[in-house]
Amino acid sequence: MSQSIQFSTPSRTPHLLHLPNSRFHRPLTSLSFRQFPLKYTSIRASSSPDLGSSSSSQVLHSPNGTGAAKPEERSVVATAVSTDTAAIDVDTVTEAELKENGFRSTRRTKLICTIGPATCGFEQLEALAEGGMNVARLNMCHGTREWHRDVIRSVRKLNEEKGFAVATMMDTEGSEIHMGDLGGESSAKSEDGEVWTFTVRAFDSSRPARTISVSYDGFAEDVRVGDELLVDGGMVRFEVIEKIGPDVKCLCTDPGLLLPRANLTFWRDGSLVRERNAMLPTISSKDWLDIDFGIAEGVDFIAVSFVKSAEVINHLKSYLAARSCGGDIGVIAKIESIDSLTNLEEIIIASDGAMVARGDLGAQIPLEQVPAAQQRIVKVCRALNKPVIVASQLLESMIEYPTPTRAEVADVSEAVRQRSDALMLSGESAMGQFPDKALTVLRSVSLRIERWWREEKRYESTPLQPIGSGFSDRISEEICNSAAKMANNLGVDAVFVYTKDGHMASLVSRCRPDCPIFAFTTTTSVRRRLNLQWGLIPFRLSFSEDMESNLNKTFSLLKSRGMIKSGDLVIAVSDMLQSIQVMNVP
Ligand SMILES: Nc1ncnc2c1ncn2[C@@H]1O[C@H](COP(=O)(O)OP(=O)(O)OP(=O)(O)O)[C@@H](O)[C@H]1O
Ligand SMILES: CC(=O)C(=O)O
Ligand SMILES: [K+]
Ligand SMILES: [Mg+2]
Repeated sequence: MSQSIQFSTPSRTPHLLHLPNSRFHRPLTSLSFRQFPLKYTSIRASSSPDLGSSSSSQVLHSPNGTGAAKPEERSVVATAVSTDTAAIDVDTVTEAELKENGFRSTRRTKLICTIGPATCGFEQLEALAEGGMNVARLNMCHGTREWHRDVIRSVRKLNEEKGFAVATMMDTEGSEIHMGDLGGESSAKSEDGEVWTFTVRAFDSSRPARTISVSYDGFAEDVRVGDELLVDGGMVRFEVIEKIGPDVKCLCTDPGLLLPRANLTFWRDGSLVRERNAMLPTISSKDWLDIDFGIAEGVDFIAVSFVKSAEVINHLKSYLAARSCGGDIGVIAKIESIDSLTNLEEIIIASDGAMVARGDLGAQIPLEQVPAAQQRIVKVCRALNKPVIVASQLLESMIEYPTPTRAEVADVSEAVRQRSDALMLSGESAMGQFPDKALTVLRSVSLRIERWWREEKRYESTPLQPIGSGFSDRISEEICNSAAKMANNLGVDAVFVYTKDGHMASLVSRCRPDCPIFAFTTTTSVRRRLNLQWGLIPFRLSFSEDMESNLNKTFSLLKSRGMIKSGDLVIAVSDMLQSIQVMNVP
């Protein structure tokens, strides 16, 4: 049995909804709202033979990034295309989770791991993918382009060979002031009362004792005796006691671990000194070269550090569009400066998503203001339908210890409770001793809090504001809002969204329904990008404009893989045909 609601506007190409009742076999040419009567009964599962075993092993790839397929790869692609109708791609981890836990218990919060020396090997990356990593982040502050290239290629190989859909995110260095790389050491300990030299001099060979190089030439001129110098937003603190030419002598007042290329800020009379930072470009010339590298290697997202206004985001988006990767690479604005908080709405409107980069943010605003800023950023992103990532120090103690602190678990829980789209590991996965355990903690805490939400039936009380500008966009929004509401009220097992560019899937995700959202899309790149958004289980599937045949095909493919069963209740929406259908899987 299926019931459907369909919308059609004159501006859209009229579509036929193929219904058994011939009454409806005609295009709708005016705005109409119809509830199809119960007559629209069975959607027959098409008897596509042999979809089971062949489809589960078959993965179709669109080459992502540069270069044509090698001759031996070409034949594989050709075979895949010819049997394309039988193929559906879904992440192997998600497939296992669905089978094990059932629909309701799949994880909705997405997980990002920063890749570093602790996790850059193929097996280490595979372990993270198995552990639920949805996005691999590459911080261009560290490592060479060759190092990052190897990681990106390993992730691609994992996706191709093992059926994962891990997306890659390149995070720019930005031109804020930071320390040098400690001459190869992984860290240096600074003790209370020690005097350290911060200098703009470069070292030829090894780093002199208690000496740190600084990335910014104007450093010695700009600081004053009495200023407070904060490393990594206050993980270590110094007071400037003397200036001698290019060298600045500083007394350690809060001891701690100095990490390579850590961010530096200085404070005077209780305020951040930021005149100089305001003059530094958000995207430096080195960043532009990194961006070119990211385009060539086919990264899925570029996260821009220290965004100050929407202008730089618009600039980068035009740059990407001019290189024909406009829709293929998502631009994420990192909110980690006072300016980015001031211009928050315009920045988020311009971007494809945002990151609450609490590390640097906590160095620019008083720490006690960070939680409220996080809540505000998450809310604004949700209202504007942009995915939001909560990042930094979620499980900081796990860099050294195998279990998190209670406070860290509470912090992760709060980010999940706010229903941010994604949580990000930094040092925990990049250079920590327990990257897999840290990921497991994120995963289990996410699952637990999500379950609590559903059990408590905490439906949203505040309605989501309309965001679309055109009438057709508004209809899509209303369809998705209604589909999500119906899904909750009827207790359906899943919402199915058929979407070419992913927009309709994000609109359903924005409503944070109780059930998982199966997002079917035609390209592997859109599928990977959807991996950043709350509750979306992205599938790659080729589909037509004929919803009945799409549904038949999907039911048949998913049933043969044991991912759904007869009787499951499903709501389907699509961006080709603005409709909502409610049905039991035949
Ligand atoms: N590619 C890498 N190579 C070596 N070390 C890395 C790499 N990526 C991260 N690290 C290490 O992990 C630590 C945490 O990494 P991360 O990239 O998350 O820093 P962050 O301070 O959160 O980011 P940002 O510099 O963008 O503010 C770094 O201080 C560094 O020591
Ligand atoms: C992630 C990052 O850049 C920060 O927290 O500062
Ligand atoms: K960075
Ligand atoms: Mg930062």
